[in-house]
Amino acid sequence: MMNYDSGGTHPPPQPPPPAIEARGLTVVRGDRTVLRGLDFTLEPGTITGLLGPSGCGKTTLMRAVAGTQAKVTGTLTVLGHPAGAPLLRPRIGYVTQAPSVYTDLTVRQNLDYFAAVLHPGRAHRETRRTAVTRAIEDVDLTSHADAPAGALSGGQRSRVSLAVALLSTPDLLVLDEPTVGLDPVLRRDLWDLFHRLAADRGATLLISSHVMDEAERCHRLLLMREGRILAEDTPEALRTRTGTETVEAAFLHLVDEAAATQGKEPRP
Ligand SMILES: Nc1ncnc2c1ncn2[C@@H]1O[C@H](COP(=O)(O)OP(=O)(O)OP(=O)(O)O)[C@@H](O)[C@H]1O
Repeated sequence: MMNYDSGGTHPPPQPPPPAIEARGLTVVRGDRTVLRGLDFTLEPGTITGLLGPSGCGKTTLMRAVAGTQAKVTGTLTVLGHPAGAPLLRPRIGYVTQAPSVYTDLTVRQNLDYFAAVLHPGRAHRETRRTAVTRAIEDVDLTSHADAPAGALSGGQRSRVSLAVALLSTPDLLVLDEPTVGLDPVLRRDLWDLFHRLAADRGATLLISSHVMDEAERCHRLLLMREGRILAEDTPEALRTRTGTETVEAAFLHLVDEAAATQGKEPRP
């Protein structure tokens, strides 16, 4: 038997397991196969952008990772466990496109409510207070903390949803188009927050977007089309590989290339 302690040596540290690992991931919705045998890996502490045209399957993929999607086949491992495992619930923050907040409660009351679900009991009162204050600060809503959520703009309401997701300090954040409807300053501030969450808290983020210029802010990109992954790489590698200046041009190049491979004519 090998004795790792002899000579004072220790086994080399194991690299952390992937945050998400998908092999042959397939999802059927209604009578359509909307995800078709996806293979990809997300490393912990990274930001991955999920890009592709409307209807290509981004939300379906996020629902599968969050464990809310039926008819998922293949292998999908999230933080070392099968997607949907109950113990993953407090470790994943999933923010859908439709903000889920109580419009008759203030921002702080919304967060107090969700914090009470996460950390119930008088003993956790201080933990709740700290978590709520930090989450409100994270999304830059301190000046609106006592405003009813119903009186906020759409973008502000989505930030309340994001704050709810941050309450449990999740290891994985799955964000479906979090910057829709936000002005450029807020978009920049949110992207700064995403990078702080990855760098300082080691969180892994999977973020969908239609906005190709946001792709440049991601460590890696998953480009999707018609339920398949067209490419998975860093923004820079995608631009270099396709000889293009922007991720948008790289995406269009890859679409044309795929069409040509399938024997279809690329767009003029
Ligand atoms: N409830 C449903 N039943 C059957 N098919 C559905 C259902 N929801 C979505 N689909 C189909 O699944 C496919 C993928 O949808 P999905 O919402 O994942 O796309 P998306 O890339 O997130 O689109 P968008 O960018 O517009 O949000 C679409 O073709 C859609 O028509």
